[in-house]
Amino acid sequence: MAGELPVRFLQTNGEEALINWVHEAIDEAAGIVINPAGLSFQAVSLYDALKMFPGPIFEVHISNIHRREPIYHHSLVSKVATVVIAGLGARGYEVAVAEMVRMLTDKSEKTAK
Ligand SMILES: O=C1C[C@@](O)(C(=O)O)C[C@@H](O)[C@@H]1O
Repeated sequence: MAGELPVRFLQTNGEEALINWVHEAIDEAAGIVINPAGLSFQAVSLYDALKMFPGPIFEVHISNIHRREPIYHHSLVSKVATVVIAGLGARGYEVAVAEMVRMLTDKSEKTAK
């Protein structure tokens, strides 16, 4: 639980499993917090699945991907993400979940999405 909101968690290295999870989220979830790791940069199928999600998407990277080699600079997921957090270490997940709860429960909040 995050405050009053239930949280579902998935750790997978599989693109297919991740895409199925996003499709489930389209029907069942209000928001997505995702670290797409290496799939950020080349997985068009993940990008397409996330595009269909109507709620806020928070993309989290433990490292600051923009300080790394150029192949890590262009995340497809960032093009559909509402919020991008990079370089906060594991604390990025805490910040993302707390802010997602605030965004979903604050009635006056208007997301950019
Ligand atoms: O697997 C990962 C981890 C990562 O998403 C991060 O959390 O910093 C950054 C990606 O570039 C990399 O492929």
